[in-house]
Amino acid sequence: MKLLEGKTVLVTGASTGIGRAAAIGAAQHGADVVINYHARDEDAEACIAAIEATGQRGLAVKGDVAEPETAKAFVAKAVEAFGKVDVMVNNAGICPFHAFLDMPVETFERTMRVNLHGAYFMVQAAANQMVAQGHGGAIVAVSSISALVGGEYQTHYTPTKAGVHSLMQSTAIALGKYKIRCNSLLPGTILTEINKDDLADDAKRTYMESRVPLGRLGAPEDMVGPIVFLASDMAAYVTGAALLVDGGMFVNLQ
Ligand SMILES: NC(=O)C1=CN([C@@H]2O[C@H](COP(=O)(O)OP(=O)(O)OC[C@H]3O[C@@H](n4cnc5c(N)ncnc54)[C@H](OP(=O)(O)O)[C@@H]3O)[C@@H](O)[C@H]2O)C=CC1
Ligand SMILES: C[C@H](O)[C@@H]1OC(=O)[C@H](O)[C@@H]1O
Repeated sequence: MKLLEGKTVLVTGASTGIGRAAAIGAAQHGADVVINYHARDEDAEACIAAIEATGQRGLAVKGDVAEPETAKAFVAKAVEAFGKVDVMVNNAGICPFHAFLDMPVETFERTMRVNLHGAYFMVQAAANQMVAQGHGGAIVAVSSISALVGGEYQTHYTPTKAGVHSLMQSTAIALGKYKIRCNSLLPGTILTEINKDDLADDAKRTYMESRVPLGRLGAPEDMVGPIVFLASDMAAYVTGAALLVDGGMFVNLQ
């Protein structure tokens, strides 16, 4: 069953990782897909090729989500190409692991701007377009298990993920009157570029795997079903919710 037939889905940070999987998964579910990315031109092109291989239309728009203008341009180009915006998956993010006591100001500020400010501007731009269209919509923000728990080398990052989760709660209220649903996805540890270096340490990777009751770290494809569900009409009465998709890691105290 195709859950996103006839919809236009926008995904930020989709040149690789979770965003790429979500974009291709949305196309497999019948959506035309517009992706944002910042640096990886070839990977973005490959993502569009994979979208088009499903028979759907795809478009890549390059831009830094930390800049407010990027969000407006992204939505405008999506409307120009495919006529409307039905779903925004806010996914772009960075996590440059670093200790707390000597955190460089630039690393802190850049992480805030990309992950939290970027989400705010993207959600706002998509919501304005959806309100103008007048037939509602769905926003899925990729937050994290890190919205709920801490990380020694993630003191700049975990507040952004809590912020994204909180943004979905407040926008669910602000946008409910327009039939726009806002939910967050809270992935556990998913094997992508963002943690490639961190998990290159065998001891750390083995420890992280041991924390997961389902016995393995996640793959980007594990996020597709939950994202597509939240974006689809199957979730018509779901808003302001957070869906933890972590193989059971969060509940594994001992
Ligand atoms: N992997 C994990 O374990 C978890 C990840 N998450 C969240 O999932 C999201 C995706 O992460 P993941 O797939 O793992 O990471 P990846 O590093 O694999 O992908 C990140 C994506 O974001 C894009 N991106 C980064 N900075 C910018 C920017 N300034 N403007 C536009 N796009 C940007 C990258 O594009 P490009 O490279 O082209 O710049 C890339 O497409 C993030 O928000 C992350 O916090 C949440 C929980 C766990
Ligand atoms: C980058 C981390 O490995 C990843 O990101 C998160 O949000 C979780 O904390 C994961 O561990």
